[in-house]
Amino acid sequence: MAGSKLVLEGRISVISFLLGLGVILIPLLVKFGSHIDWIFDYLTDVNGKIAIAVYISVINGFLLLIYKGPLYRVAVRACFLGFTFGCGLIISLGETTWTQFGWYMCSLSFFHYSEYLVTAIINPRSLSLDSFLLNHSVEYTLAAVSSWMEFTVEKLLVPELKQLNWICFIGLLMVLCGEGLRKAAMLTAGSNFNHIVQNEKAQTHVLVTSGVYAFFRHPSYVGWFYWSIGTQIMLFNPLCMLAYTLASWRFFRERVEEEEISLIHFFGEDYIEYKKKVSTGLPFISGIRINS
Ligand SMILES: C[S@@+](CC[C@H](N)C(=O)[O-])C[C@H]1O[C@@H](n2cnc3c(N)ncnc32)[C@H](O)[C@@H]1O
Repeated sequence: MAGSKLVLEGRISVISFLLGLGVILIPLLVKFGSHIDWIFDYLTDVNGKIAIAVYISVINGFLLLIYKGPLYRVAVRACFLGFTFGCGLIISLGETTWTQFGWYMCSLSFFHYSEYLVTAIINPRSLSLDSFLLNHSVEYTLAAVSSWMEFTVEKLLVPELKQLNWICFIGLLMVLCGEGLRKAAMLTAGSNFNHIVQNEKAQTHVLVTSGVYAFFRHPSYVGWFYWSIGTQIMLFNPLCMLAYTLASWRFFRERVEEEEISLIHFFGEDYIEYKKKVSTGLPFISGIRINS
């Protein structure tokens, strides 16, 4: 828990994430000639691409040398997420029409990396490769790929639709607030938070009703819900905005009901009282019905 030392896997993930993120130093350190005016050109220029490929190969070789087996699997994932975050930053800061895609890369990679890191801090016993949530579900992967495809196709066919405007900034704000709320929920719930909904009560499991849990019964789901829709508003993907809203709403409605059956079983009257006072926080989702 908070205050104790970060477990080995957590420390390795931090180092590896930072090594991946180190890609942002290359455009600053290497001079390719005067025709490179903007950082973004660095990614499109052949020399820039070669430098990035060499950098990531060297880092990966280094990780392979020092970490073996399960530790390497943690390191390579964290490094890949740091690298994606770095490339996202390079694109965001460059003079390009792909700015919001750079923001998106940063948002997605930060979300997945911080899920792992925060789990390592609050509940190291539940920590595994799944804590990155990279293989959440087939539907989740399909949703991500669909959003990349929609963005690219619309950018090629109707580029004016993808111009940076105030709507993209609203998306960015939703992503930042959603991410903040989710991580605040994880840190508040501590070891009571688990990516896998628990059906058996652990001896140490206590009901959390303070902090962000005093405002919403399911703050981490509220954060994730708005974060996911925010990513699509940021990309100005009209089809995915709608699809993400419907799909996440259905997912969380089922998840909340499933979770509340266990929570009532674990905490009985205490949870029922809490449920009366605090709403789920998710629009039009009231949770499990109790016949009294
Ligand atoms: C992925 S976490 C989600 C927690 C919560 N639904 C949220 O959105 O912040 C799922 C785990 O949290 C536990 N949990 C949910 N609400 C809780 C609460 N108020 N106090 C303690 N544990 C809770 C559940 O038992 C489940 O194992």
